[in-house]
Order: sequence, then C-alpha cells, then structure tokens
Amino acid sequence: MSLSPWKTKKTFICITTLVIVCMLYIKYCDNTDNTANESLHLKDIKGRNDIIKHDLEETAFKINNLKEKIKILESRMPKHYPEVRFLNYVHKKRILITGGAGFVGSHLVDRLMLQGHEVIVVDNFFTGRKLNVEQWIGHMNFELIHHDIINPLYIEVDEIYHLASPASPPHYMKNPVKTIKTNTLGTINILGLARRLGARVLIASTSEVYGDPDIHPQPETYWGHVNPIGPRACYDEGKRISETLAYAYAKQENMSIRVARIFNTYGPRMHMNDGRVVSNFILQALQNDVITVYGSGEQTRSFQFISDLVDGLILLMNSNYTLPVNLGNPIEHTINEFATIIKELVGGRSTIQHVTEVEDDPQRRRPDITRAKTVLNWEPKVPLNEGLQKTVDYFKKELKQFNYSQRSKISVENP
Ligand SMILES: O=c1ccn([C@@H]2O[C@H](COP(=O)(O)OP(=O)(O)O[C@H]3OC[C@@H](O)[C@H](O)[C@H]3O)[C@@H](O)[C@H]2O)c(=O)[nH]1
Repeated sequence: MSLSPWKTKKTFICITTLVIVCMLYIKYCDNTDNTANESLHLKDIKGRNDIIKHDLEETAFKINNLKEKIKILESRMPKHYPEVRFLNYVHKKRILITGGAGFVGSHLVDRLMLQGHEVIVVDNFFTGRKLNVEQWIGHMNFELIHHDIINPLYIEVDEIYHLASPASPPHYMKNPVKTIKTNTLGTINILGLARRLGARVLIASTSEVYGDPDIHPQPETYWGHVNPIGPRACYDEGKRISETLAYAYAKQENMSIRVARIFNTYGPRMHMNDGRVVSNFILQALQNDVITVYGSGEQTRSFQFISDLVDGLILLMNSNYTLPVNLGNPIEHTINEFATIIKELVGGRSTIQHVTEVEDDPQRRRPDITRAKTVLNWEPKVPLNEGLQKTVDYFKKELKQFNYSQRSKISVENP
C-alpha cells in the first residue's frame, strides 16, 4: 500500500515534531537536573560559608575577650617600676622577708627594693595580699614565693627579716594553734635556714611580750606580765618563745640575731578587715557608722606610723646591737581620745559607743625608746595627724575601689 504524498509529508512532519519535542524534553530534563545540581551545590557552598562566617565571628569574639584580659593584666603590671638604686655586688644583698606581702612587710619590701637589694618575699597569704607587692612583680630584683614557713624552706640569702605571723588580735585569735605554730615551728625553720647560710636574722617581736604591764612606760628590761593561758597567749607567748629561740640559737650556734619589739603601728595597706583600732575607727567614721570603743576606753596605746617603723627595722638590722629594741612612738592616748581624734579628722555623723571590753586587754602601753635612741639614733618622725591623714586617704580610696560598703560592713565584733 502506498501513501499519498500529502500523507507522507504529514507523517514526516509528525515524526520530526515528535523528535524535536523529545529532544526538547530531554534537553529540558537535562537542564532541570543541572539547575537542581547547581542549586544543591550553591546551597552547599552557602552552608559552608555560613559555618566559616560563624567560626570567624566566634574567633573574633575570643580574640576580643583575650585582648580585654591582656589589657587588664597589662594595666596591673607596671611597665615602669619605681626607680631603684644601682648597687654593685659588694653592697647588694639578697634579703628574705617572711610575711613580706603583709602590711609591715610590704613597706619594708619597698624600701629595700629602692635601696637596690634583691628581695625575696615568702608569704602564705593568710593575712598578706599579693596586691601589696604587685608594684614589684616581674622586677629582676624581686621574687615572690607562696610558702608557709611552718614548713622548711631552702633558699640562699644573706639576711632575713622574719615578720611572718598574724598580728591583729581578731586574726591571731581566730586560729590560735596556727599562730603558735608560725611563731614556734616557723621561727625554728627560719633560724635553721639562717644557721646553714650564716645569715643575719631580725625577729619581729611585739610590745605584747609585756602583756598587761605593771611598769610604765615599758623598757626592754621589763620581763612582762602575760597570761600564759589567756586568749592572747597564742601571740604574746608565741612571740616570747620566738625571742627565746632566737637567743638560744645565737648562743649555741654563734648566730647573728636582732630582735625588734614593735609597738602599735598603722598606715596605708592595713587590711580593711584588719580589726585593729586604727582601721576600725577610720572605716567606721568614713561610713558614718558607730565608732566602737571596747570597754571603758580609758586603756591607752601609742601609735607609730609605718615609715618610722621601717626606718627603725633597717637601722636595727644594720647595727651591731643584739639585745631587743623597742620600736614605737612614745606619744600615748586613751582609746577614748583616739576615737575623738579620728572622728574629728574624718568628719561625718558617727557617734562613739562603748561596747563589751576585751578579755585580757592590756590597760596601758607606751614604749620607753631610750635604747633605740641611743644605739640606733632612731626616733619616730611622723606626727599622728599627718600619719592618720595619709591612712584616711588610703581607706577612702579602698572604699571607692571595692565599693566596700555595698558588699559588707567591717566586722566590729570584739575579738
Ligand atoms: O574597734 C576597736 C578595736 C580595738 N579597740 C581597742 O583599742 C586598743 C588597741 O587595740 P588593737 O586591736 O588595735 O591592738 P592591741 O594593742 O590590742 O594589739 C596590738 O598590739 C601591738 C601589735 O604587736 C599588734 O599589732 C597587736 O597585737 C585595745 O584596747 C582595744 O580593745 C577598740 O576600742 N575598738
């Protein structure tokens, strides 16, 4: 059967159209696949980009955090240390200060560093603070060791100022056994170290070795009036045995020792929770709190400023004098008078209130400083008002810095 030309043409057109449609369809399908693949690919890239972006953001955040931390640390590390004197090896000494991060110790550190010596501080930070010596951290002449001297210590030094011990009544009464251990085992360890090295040792003793004295003012020849089982015994008997140990070692081992009997001392860097009368009264006055006088307030004390004490300690260490020497300011005040002095100096609305007396509180205390005058040519120079003003300024700054009153009030309980 033959097809008509018209039909043939029609068939041809149909088949061609079909082929074209098929091809277009295939192409279309192909295109669709490609587009789908491409969009998947794009999605994949976008996903990865998002992850990278997130990682970058997180890293930038961490870097910023680290930068902030570095800034804080850098701000605490003085780039320029106070200028220290140059000492050649003949005059330069390696000096150990136990309790060197405490109130008295840190002022002694400053002075010896400025003189150009190498200073090693050993402290257990029971009452001392790193903050007190941070101005020297990183200095090539300075080293800070966290160590409790009731454990032996092995270092090489030429001289030792042995100051380690809590000194404020509420602090030393808080852990009396620890106070005794520090003043017995600690002193034995330090004397043992000094014997091995042939180093000179200065023992920081206290006016508390005189107890509640029957002799007034107190010369070094007075043997004292101490209650051996009272609440203060851990400290006053602790210091008495410390002195005894020093003289026993000196005699038996032919050692070079010095003993300073330190009377009430005050000044910047006293801890806000120190609990002694100067810091308590100033903080109470600054915060318009009640000024708490323990007992009648008729008991007396004589207050020396910290820089005078530091002068005396260094003079004594460098002297040839080996018997105990009182270091204190002989100007005496009742605690009632002292409360009024502080109230007037600080101003504010505080009132003075009498609260329960402290057990075994010495009723009078004033140093006889004839010996210090004679053998050291030393006497205190800073008048009470001047020293107190510096201390008030210091506590004002401390209160501001730590927003202290918001966090807690000082403890004004009797020890
Ligand atoms: O808030 C207070 C704190 C203390 N006081 C009184 O002020 C007097 C001095 O007390 P402190 O606590 O300052 O010091 P103390 O004289 O009792 O002991 C001090 O003696 C000499 C150093 O060796 C020591 O730093 C410390 O033991 C005491 O009579 C005490 O009862 C107050 O009336 N109110």
